Amino acid sequence: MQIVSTRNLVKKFGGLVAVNDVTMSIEEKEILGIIGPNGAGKTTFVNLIAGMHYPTEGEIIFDNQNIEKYPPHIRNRIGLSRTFQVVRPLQGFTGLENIMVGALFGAGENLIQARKTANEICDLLELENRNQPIDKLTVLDLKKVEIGRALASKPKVLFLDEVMAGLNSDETWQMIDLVKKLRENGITIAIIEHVMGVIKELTDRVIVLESGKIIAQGVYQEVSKDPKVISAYLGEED
Ligand SMILES: Nc1ncnc2c1ncn2[C@@H]1O[C@H](COP(=O)(O)OP(=O)(O)OP(=O)(O)O)[C@@H](O)[C@H]1O
Repeated sequence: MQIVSTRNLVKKFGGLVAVNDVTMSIEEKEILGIIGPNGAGKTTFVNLIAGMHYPTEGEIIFDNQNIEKYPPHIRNRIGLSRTFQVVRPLQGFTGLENIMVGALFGAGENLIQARKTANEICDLLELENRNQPIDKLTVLDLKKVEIGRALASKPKVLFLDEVMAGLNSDETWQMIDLVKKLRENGITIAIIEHVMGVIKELTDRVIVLESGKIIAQGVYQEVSKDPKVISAYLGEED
């Protein structure tokens, strides 16, 4: 069953069409990969669904309702959550307290409930150092805090924007296992990721964006052989 879909979604920044007529859907409890070369429109697409940007044209449907005009906090309340590429935790607070902020403001919980929720999330994420201040945490722990903050609003769909960036190989595997665990907990996941090994390991299906358009979609093994996809990546300079 589809949980999120878009119809003819367009986002223009002045003359630049960052997302160009994207019609797609996300199935309940799948792990969907969103891939494409730099500047393809992946983050903008996620921003449109999570509400950081409003579309220039088109529709976004979540749980059978049109949400394209809803502000981000409402989309968050009804079950859409995301992590950010650049993690900006609240300094001076612990990992646990950062996650509590998500429960207080995302889910509208009181302090006692928020602490309980944050502890449960830390257990799920195996965040041992939850009571350490943010500046004492490793990159992996900071990523867990970012995911934890997004989970605190109890999302049905979680968008992960390059959560593997900056992790070494061991940590990447830990993160892959963690994302699988989230899905086992009933959360639908859409992940933007540059590391193809991660996409191959993790996703049920991928969509490939180039210059704002979907150029291919399907299982990774097929999509990765598509000449359009290979050529889009070969065109990259880095
Ligand atoms: N707020 C904005 N104002 C103007 N242009 C923007 C804005 N956000 C993104 N863009 C442009 O839209 C295009 C798509 O950017 P976007 O960040 O969505 O791509 P991406 O696929 O996520 O790239 P990357 O993989 O490098 O993160 C780029 O040309 C970018 O410069």
